[in-house]
Amino acid sequence: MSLLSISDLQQVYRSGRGGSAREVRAVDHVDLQLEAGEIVGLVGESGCGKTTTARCVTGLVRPTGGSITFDGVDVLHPAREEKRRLHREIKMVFQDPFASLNPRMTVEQIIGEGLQTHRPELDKAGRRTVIGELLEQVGLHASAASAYPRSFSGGQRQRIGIARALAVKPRLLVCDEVVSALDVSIQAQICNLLLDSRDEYGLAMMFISHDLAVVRQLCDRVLVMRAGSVVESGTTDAIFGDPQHEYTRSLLAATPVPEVRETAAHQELPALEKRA
Ligand SMILES: Nc1ncnc2c1ncn2[C@@H]1O[C@H](COP(=O)(O)OP(=O)(O)OP(=O)(O)O)[C@@H](O)[C@H]1O
Repeated sequence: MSLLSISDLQQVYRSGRGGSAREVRAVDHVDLQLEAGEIVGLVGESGCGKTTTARCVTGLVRPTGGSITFDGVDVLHPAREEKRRLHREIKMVFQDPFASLNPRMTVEQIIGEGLQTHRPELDKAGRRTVIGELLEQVGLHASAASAYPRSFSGGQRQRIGIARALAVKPRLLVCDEVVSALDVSIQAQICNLLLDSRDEYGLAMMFISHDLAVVRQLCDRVLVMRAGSVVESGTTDAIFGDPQHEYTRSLLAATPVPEVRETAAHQELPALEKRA
């Protein structure tokens, strides 16, 4: 049994009424299986349905059709006791770091909230230690814990969001454009952190990105989406090395991707100046 199984997923958005009613078929019969420890990339031009697919998996959008199971649990109709487990085990890092952090909470409160609920074995000092370590791992200083989101740049908020998601050691992380806005050294550090989490506790990932170089570096498999449908899927090497669909070829041609597949885990990271 796969960790995540998406079958015949459909999402139609309807807006307006009467003669002006409009339908957008955002996700059109999408299938995806994801194993523990596997990283799958979702690529395709803006508006092809990547975010909607991700939001269906995390329960933020109720799809109009299809099914999603996670570790055997029906994600769309979970029993009450399963909701809590899904909430801990599936985490999403959002595209827009400004909207996803509560401006009235300190970073410690933001990251600590999930820890308190889902890792009750930690006391306050234990939570502080975990939060400090996570902040360092995403390239921020541990002292960032006492500051509010407004003190940080967009990229730094993005990293706080990643620290918050990883704090509870989820089994599935859904990343929506999480590294595209970061500068290259921080990007490498975040990729390494994600790969370390995969190696350490089998974290699986759905990785949405326009940055095909990062997708090539990080993902085991890739799904190419167009107008709500998956037009091609395969191993990362097959998609980048021998694309079969014309659309995949045009996507790759529009964004040349370095051929060398340098594993981020083995990349030498430049010395980082931590910023709080
Ligand atoms: N809440 C909504 N109501 C109506 N239409 C929506 C809604 N959310 C998304 N859409 C439409 O659904 C389609 C798919 O959007 P989605 O955000 O899933 O694509 P995407 O591939 O993630 O795009 P991007 O890369 O720009 O984030 C688009 O046509 C979008 O305009």
